Amino acid sequence: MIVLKFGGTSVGSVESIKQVINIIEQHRQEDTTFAVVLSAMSGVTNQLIEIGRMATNGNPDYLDLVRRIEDRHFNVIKALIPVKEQSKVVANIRGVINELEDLLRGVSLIRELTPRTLDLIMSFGERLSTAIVTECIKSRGIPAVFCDARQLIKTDTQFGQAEVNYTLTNQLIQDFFARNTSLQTGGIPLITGFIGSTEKNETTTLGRGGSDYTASIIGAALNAERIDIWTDVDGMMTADPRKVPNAFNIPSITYAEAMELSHFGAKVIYPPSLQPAFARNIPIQVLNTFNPTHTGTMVSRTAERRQYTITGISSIDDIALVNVQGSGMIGVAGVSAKLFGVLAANRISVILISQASSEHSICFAIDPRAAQQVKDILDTEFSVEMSHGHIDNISIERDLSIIATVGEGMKKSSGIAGKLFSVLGKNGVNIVAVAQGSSEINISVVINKNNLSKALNAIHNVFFQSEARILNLYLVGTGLIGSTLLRQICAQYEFLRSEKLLRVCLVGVSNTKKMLLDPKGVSLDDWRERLLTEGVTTSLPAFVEQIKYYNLPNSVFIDCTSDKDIVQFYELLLDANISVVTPNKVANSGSFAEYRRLQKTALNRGVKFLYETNVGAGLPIINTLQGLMTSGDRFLKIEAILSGTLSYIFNNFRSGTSFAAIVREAKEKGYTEPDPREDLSGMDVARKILILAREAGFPLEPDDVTIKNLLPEACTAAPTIPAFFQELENNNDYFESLLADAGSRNEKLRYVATLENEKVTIELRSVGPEHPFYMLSGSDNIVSFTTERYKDRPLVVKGPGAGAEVTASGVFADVVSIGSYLA
Ligand SMILES: NC(=O)c1ccc[n+]([C@@H]2O[C@H](COP(=O)([O-])OP(=O)(O)OC[C@H]3O[C@@H](n4cnc5c(N)ncnc54)[C@H](O)[C@@H]3O)[C@@H](O)[C@H]2O)c1
Ligand SMILES: N[C@@H](CCO)C(=O)O
Ligand code: NA
Repeated sequence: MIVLKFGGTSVGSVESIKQVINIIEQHRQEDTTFAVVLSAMSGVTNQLIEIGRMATNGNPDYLDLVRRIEDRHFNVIKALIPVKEQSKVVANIRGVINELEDLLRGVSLIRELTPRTLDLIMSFGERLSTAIVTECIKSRGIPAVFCDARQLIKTDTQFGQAEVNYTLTNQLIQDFFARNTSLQTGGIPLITGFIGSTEKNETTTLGRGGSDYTASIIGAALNAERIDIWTDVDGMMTADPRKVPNAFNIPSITYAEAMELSHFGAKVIYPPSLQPAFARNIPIQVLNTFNPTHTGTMVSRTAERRQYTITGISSIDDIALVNVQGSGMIGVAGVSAKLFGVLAANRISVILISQASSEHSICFAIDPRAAQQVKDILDTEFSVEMSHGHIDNISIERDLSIIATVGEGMKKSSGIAGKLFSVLGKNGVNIVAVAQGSSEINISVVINKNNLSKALNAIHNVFFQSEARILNLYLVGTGLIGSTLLRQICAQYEFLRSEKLLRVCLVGVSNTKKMLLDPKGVSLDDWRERLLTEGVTTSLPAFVEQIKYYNLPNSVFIDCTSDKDIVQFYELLLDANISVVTPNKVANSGSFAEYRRLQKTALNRGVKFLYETNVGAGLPIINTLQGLMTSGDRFLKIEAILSGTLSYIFNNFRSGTSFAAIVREAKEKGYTEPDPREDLSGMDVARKILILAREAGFPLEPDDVTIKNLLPEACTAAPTIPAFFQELENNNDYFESLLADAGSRNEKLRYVATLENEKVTIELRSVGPEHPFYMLSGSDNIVSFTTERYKDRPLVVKGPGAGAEVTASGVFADVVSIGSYLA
């Protein structure tokens, strides 16, 4: 025997009732015996409560609502029962509605709605829906038997939430099923959910989860093989899909897990109402009436082998936390008894409790609507302790949420709390309180409400491993480096997803004219088109505000500009737990205090600030230096060629060619700064050596860097880029003379930056064939680190140090390393 229960949406419309009938017909063909339990049509129970309230207030409009309910039921009859059989059914249903109207007339006269009367009013929902579906089935030639559960389920007189008398109920159900002749001859019982009656035959209702409860009671009494709960979703999911778009179906779950998850709002089923079935070890299959081939979720004593350590995540979105603390609580027995005793006496439900072993404080979570009441009660109850200073003021914190991670797989498995706390930490979600029961199948954390969605998604992402972790990107600057970066990421998208388990999502993109933000992601191959057509006028403050507003997990901000104003936002972003990656050197080459502040902020927030491409583009220079520093090496000297542009120029400038033309070539090849004067003036190199010095532990300021100017005065003074190029042309002889001078000694021109004895110098030198900097080509950079450990022979990094592809790939590597860190 199987019990099938159909919820309100399953019997909510003509179309859905057709589905229900199909499912019932299929079961008939399968030759198993079964009983059916039905809810009221969706929304009807609430309407009946409203009708009751209106009648009590003497509001005659209740009759309109009754008509609406009546019409809805009549429509089903018209649609699903052959015309010649309709009048009999309509008359029958009208009879039931008349009974309801008589009752309501009484209520509106007496102007009083007792819980007992309300239960009777509510019972009409199930009585109507079940009567009609029974008739629909009968009209198809299938024997069906309408069963009013008030004759089967006997309860006490707690109207609204009646307690079942199981001894009596089980007997009645068993007798009914054994003796009813129609059932004996293959009739299908259709039973009203939600309702029962007292020994005096007064109608009662079973409270929350009502029809599930009915199915469970019937199933338990008949020792059913299974109970199928037909609803409107594909079973239980790993999280609420409205909050976590990546949530997916849980194929199998234990009773205990289902209890834990549902307590926290996964409302597909209400497990306490399934207790009678659980007690008899009857499995419960949750299925979707509207997608009947989906296998849904099986709830049973033991779950199948699992792929994941946790089973699901759920939350209570709004709670308040009450904190009771004081020195008078330490080692004093009975404080918590008194505390929770008084809460119980006032019918305050406590959602979560946490007490540290110091016994100095107890905090507990409650419905925020009860917060003020709780404070008043406790202030009164503990007034003596408070006046003696044994207990401090009772404080209430609001706007909090609870997240519960649930799963039998967490039992005796270490590292789960660590993983949970770490992912929250990396995303800047502060944990206000924690609780874990010794059953070890639920770890609950209390967090600020505004972080709820971010936290749920981040936790889901990290625990359901086979799914790629999302990395949310915001890019500012779509020039050479920015656009090359997006092209590279686009080309590697699938690789990142399958091999690195990273799913890159470009959430925001901006150039100087337009910006576009879309939390669903901007496709990496048509961002340019969308930015053009959907973008709004760029405003950096608005862009940053929006990033903070989205509050998405695993977020990275990428600055691919050379803008000076943008860096003021870095601290704000890091502070909001958003990692920053940039090839822009401005932030790290300003004041030392600013440099330190950014490092500290990132450290404190547990996010990353990465800028490998600040020096030598994609060459591993900063990472190498940081590695040496971390392992305790000390820097004695750094000598380097740090300008790809100048390297290219001196590697290609020949006597008789135009110096300006070579500079133009460097610009066209993408080596120069957006403004090439930065390269030629030595400014770009100054920034880089300053950054290296700082990374090597020397707290230098920009003024500490001495640049021996390479350019004639007229070039330096040129007010615009075209004027600058003109001056380069005008001064060609000067550059020729530098070249000739070096050539006369068989040497080459090199623009060398040196850090030694805490001093930085930058100068144009000429070096001979014996010098390690002699053999360079193209845009090569070379950095030579002399340290305590690399003293006799320096550690050298050499290779192309400018250009779109190598720079973008360096930025890309930084972004991916953040992805791996966050994941
Ligand atoms: N080109 C290289 O080889 C190389 C190597 C290492 C580092 N870098 C650094 O990379 C950065 C980008 O260089 P690039 O070669 O791509 O320059 P680029 O001029 O091609 O691109 C920069 C883009 O940023 C935009 N921009 C500037 N301010 C902006 C703002 N406030 N909001 C939005 N967009 C803004 C500009 O309009 C431009 O499109 C620079 O900081 C540069 O120093 C470049
Ligand atoms: N303009 C820079 C790019 C690398 O930072 C150079 O020429 O080295
Ligand atoms: Na680098």
